[in-house]
Amino acid sequence: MVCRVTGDYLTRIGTLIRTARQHRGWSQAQLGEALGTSQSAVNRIEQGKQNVSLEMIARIGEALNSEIVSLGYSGPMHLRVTGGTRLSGAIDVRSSKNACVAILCASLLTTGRTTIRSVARIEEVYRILEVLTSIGVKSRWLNDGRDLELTPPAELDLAAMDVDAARRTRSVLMFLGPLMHRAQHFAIPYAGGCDLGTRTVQPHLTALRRFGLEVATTGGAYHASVEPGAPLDRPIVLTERGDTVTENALLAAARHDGVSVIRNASPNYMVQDLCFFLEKLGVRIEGIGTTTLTVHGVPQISRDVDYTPAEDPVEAMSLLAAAVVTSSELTIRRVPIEFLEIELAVLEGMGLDYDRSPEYRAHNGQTRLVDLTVRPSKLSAPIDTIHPMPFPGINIDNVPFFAAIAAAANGTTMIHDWVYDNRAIYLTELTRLGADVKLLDPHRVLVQGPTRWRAAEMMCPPALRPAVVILLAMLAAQGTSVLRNVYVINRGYEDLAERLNSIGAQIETFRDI
Ligand SMILES: CC(=O)N[C@H]1[C@@H](OP(=O)(O)OP(=O)(O)OC[C@H]2O[C@@H](n3ccc(=O)[nH]c3=O)[C@H](O)[C@@H]2O)O[C@H](CO)[C@@H](O)[C@@H]1O
Ligand SMILES: C=C(OP(=O)(O)O)C(=O)O
Repeated sequence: MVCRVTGDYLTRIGTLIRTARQHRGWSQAQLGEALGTSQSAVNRIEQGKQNVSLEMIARIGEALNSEIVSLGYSGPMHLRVTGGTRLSGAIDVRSSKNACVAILCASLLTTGRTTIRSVARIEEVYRILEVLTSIGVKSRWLNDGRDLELTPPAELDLAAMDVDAARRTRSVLMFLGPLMHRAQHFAIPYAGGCDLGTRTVQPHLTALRRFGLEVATTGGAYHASVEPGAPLDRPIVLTERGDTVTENALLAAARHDGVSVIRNASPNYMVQDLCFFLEKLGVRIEGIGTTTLTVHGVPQISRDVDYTPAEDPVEAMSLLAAAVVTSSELTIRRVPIEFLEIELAVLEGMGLDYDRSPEYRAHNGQTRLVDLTVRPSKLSAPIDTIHPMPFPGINIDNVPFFAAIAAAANGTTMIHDWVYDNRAIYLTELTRLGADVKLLDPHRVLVQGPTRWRAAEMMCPPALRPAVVILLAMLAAQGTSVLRNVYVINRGYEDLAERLNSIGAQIETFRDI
């Protein structure tokens, strides 16, 4: 069923919404704020004078906690893509999932108020927010829903944690670092996130043990107890240069009474954003952007903090890949260039025709941005294997996009994801859309281009980036494709379908009801 509601139904649904809102004791302005829209838009909806999608009805139902209008949530969301058209114009990159979730977790470090500007309105953020509010943090959307204000309670109610929401993310692991400063004993459910095969938490536990956190993993949860730690007289050496493990160590170090040195730290984009946020909390950090971080901890933090996370390099890569596979001329604005430089150098080697603007700063005052204009190009396969490396290297989350790009290029490309056991496998799904992708082993695929894409109906794989890669191939394929159950995409991209439509894509959102 297509997600538009028309005619007389609009008036009846408007009345239902008004009743539910009044029942909740909210004004139109309050509902507008919760939805990230204006009071006048809510007024028009209630009068049946505004077209309203099932998506919007679902959001209203959720905001009002109302059965009557939660109709749209009865089934998963799907996309219908009419492909084969070119994209054009310009599109802005939004803030990153991975920095936003780290900063949400970091808000637990201060007893003051945290305001996060331009927060990505994505499912992953909503899940972490549900966990935060379940333990007593008050949250409020400001400025048409772009900014988020968080106020912690005097005492967290950790026993009330929303376990279902927590389990759906991997980011919840980053509660370990901050919570060790707020409670002596607590539990966090096993983390979820993309299904990429086994993803270790051992490096987190090893690093946090140095701060006195002991974790027993039983009964589907990490049971943590805080012991007075031995003095940190030597550096904490991470056993792998992972992003969330570095962030967890930083979160523990931020309120550690003394100086902590973290070696083999990830200098990646989300870690840098977290460091800038911690600095605003008064935590001095030396070595930001390098693999050795020296953190001058502040045992009690009570500051209010206001921070704008930087733009998402992986979203920038996704939009760039969208332009390439659809042979479009597209301007991608607000690209965090430092974190896409190597990818661009490889693409340039493949023959990508593009321009970049002079650099300017992101709102955090630190991250360097450019606008990129990509033009239709005749691409050849890269000579060398595409493989990820910890920053600076090709970002592992950008690797899947090379599969779609390689399928559009002439020749054979080897893609080697040495880290994740399961992510390369999902790329073979592209064969259903006409690509020639062979799985050599769980970590390596061989892509033979160019591709004559064809439409197909498919389920989303349970991994964010491969799911988006399939969506991009559908944009390139003539005809109508269907991508089912796109929660995984909504986990990391804000309104992706609508935003792609604003640059010429034809994607319709629908649900089974
Ligand atoms: C919430 C969050 O922030 N999630 C990101 C984070 O997960 P997270 O830090 O939880 O990643 P995992 O612990 O699952 O895996 C990390 C592994 O990836 C390696 N590694 C890391 C970065 C890199 O560019 N290349 C690379 O190969 C690390 O050395 C490590 O071996 O980091 C992953 C690796 O970047 C990303 O896929 C995830 O989107
Ligand atoms: C693997 C990813 O995310 P997560 O760590 O949230 O599963 C991703 O962003 O591609």
